[in-house]
Amino acid sequence: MATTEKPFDRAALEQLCTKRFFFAPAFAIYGGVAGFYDYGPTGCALMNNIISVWRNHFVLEEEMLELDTTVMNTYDVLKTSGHVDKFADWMCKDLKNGEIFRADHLVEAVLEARLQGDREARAAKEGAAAVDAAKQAGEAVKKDKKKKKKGTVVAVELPDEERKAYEEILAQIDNYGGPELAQLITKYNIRSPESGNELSMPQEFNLMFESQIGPTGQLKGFLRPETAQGQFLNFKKLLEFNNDKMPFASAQVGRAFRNEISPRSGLLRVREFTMAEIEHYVDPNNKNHHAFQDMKDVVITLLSKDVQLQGKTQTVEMSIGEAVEKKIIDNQTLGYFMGRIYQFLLKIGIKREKLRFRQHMDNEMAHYACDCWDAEIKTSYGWIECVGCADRSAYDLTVHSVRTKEKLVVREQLAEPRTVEKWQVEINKKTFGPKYKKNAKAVEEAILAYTDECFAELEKELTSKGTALVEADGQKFEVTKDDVTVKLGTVTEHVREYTPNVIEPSFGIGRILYSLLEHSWWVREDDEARNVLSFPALVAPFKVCVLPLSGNAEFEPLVKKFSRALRQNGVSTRTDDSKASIGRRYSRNDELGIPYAITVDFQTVQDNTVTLRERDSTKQIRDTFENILKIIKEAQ
Ligand SMILES: Nc1ncnc2c1ncn2[C@@H]1O[C@H](COP(=O)(O)OP(=O)(O)OP(=O)(O)O)[C@@H](O)[C@H]1O
Repeated sequence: MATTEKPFDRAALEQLCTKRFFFAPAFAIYGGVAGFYDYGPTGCALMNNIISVWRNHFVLEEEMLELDTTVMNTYDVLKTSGHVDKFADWMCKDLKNGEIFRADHLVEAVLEARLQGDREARAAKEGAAAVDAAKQAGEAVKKDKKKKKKGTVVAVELPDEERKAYEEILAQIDNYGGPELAQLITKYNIRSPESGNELSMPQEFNLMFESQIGPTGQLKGFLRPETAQGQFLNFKKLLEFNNDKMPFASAQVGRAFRNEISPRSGLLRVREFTMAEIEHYVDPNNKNHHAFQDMKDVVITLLSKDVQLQGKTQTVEMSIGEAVEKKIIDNQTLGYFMGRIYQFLLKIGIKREKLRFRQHMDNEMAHYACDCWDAEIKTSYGWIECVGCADRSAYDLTVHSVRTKEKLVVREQLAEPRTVEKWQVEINKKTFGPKYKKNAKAVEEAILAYTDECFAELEKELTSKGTALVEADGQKFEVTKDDVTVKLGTVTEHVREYTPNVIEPSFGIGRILYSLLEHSWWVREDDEARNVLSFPALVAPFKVCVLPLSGNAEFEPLVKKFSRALRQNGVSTRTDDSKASIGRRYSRNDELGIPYAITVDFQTVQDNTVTLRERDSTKQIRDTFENILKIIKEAQ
């Protein structure tokens, strides 16, 4: 057995995925629409197994409260959460042929292609120098018959400064918003890659799919872009269900929808996908985790924001304990979940050396987050974010509470009453209404939702300048000290009331599944090249294939009996009684990633023994069916 070390052949893997019906473009017979895929029986079984491991690993082992909330969300909910105003990406347009690009992806692709062109030009120059030297030394020189790479890569050497600038930009590409991307497009003369045409400047595009609820058309809704909001809206009931005990977590697996600007990377960027999300509610004054001791020695690979801001991509290997102690990871709970994510991904078969955690830079962070680490997996498309692990602070519960007047807080009885300083705010209704008219309510709500830091800032500005700016409904409003009074006062408390912070690990199951396909795929060089998908048995779409050696009628009842016995023992099976040779059928199993094959032959009819073949090693053993069943169950 020998594995190939050739460059990754994505087209061959895609062909395999289609042939064995892992997934395929949706509406294909109608020509398909970018960003929509259907999963076939194999992909569906693989996805369900990944989700099942996820449920055991998180919901069961961590005692989480699982929910199933609606996919359709109302305008009000998503307006309040900030998605209506801020859940957007930047797009630009080829000014001649109208092709649309996501602006940051376009800048990234063009600069990467230029760097690749630079590498090729320099390699060619070195090659030419070597040829000259060889000619001078009188050696015969072989012609390099390698074809030039097609596409947008042009072998042009870059000045050192430009090369360095590109590398620095790429290291922090996620940090740029529309205006910065516009500057880069102008400064580096970035054009439409295929046509070379000029591009429009980036414009914001909201990613939510809009809909109407009911026949009147008056109630606007959106397909949810994440499963989180449904969990926040149920916080009060969840806390009660948990006997008012903190901390705790809710979890949900379900579909999410994002109208991606230009989905071009298969399953990695789609418009409808399955997410698995956890919302862990924690006391903002104590983000320690009770099981941190078990996690502190786990070593993970980290790429911090400081390194990226220096234009670099060097990672460090560090224990979670050390990273939390040095404040690289903000707190124990965030660290604990990063460790659990890491363990989960390894358990389902993601390769350790192709897994890292990258910290978000400040501009990159979603509108609700205060610290965020992405679990990124290396694939042939580069490093891909597969799990986001964000500290969403108290953002969501606060804004929903302010909007609905429903208290989404934890009340904790204090052993001793205490005197605390609290910001007190008075809105001058007399000036507010006439001044802000239809926006008065939104401006008031925005102020009432302020955190302590924001109140302190507001008070400072009103005292020093007499005015301050308040953001509400995506606009800025000037308020004066006649409109609002903010002061710090003292109150005696018997109960501590606080809005929990939320640590959110958010998994994209499709991205994880595709990465797993890449990490599991290899080619066995026997008499011919044969594909193998080495999934761990835990997630393999089917665990056992039962095969009759030939079409002999005596084998059929035994095949049926063994398959049934396996399934009754919770082992999923597939039967392959096609006419193909046994070798060809084994190869087919390997392509489906089935870890074991049981073969029924003439000896089975005599003594009830079968052969068990293991997919990766192709080793075979013979034993009674009952013993083989035991081995398989233990290996699951
Ligand atoms: N269009 C998509 N297709 C498939 N999976 C997605 C898509 N968008 C997000 N995900 C998955 O959902 C997870 C959580 O979503 P999150 O909002 O953090 O992603 P994101 O930061 O918007 O992703 P990106 O920056 O790649 O667009 C991601 O880690 C990813 O696995």
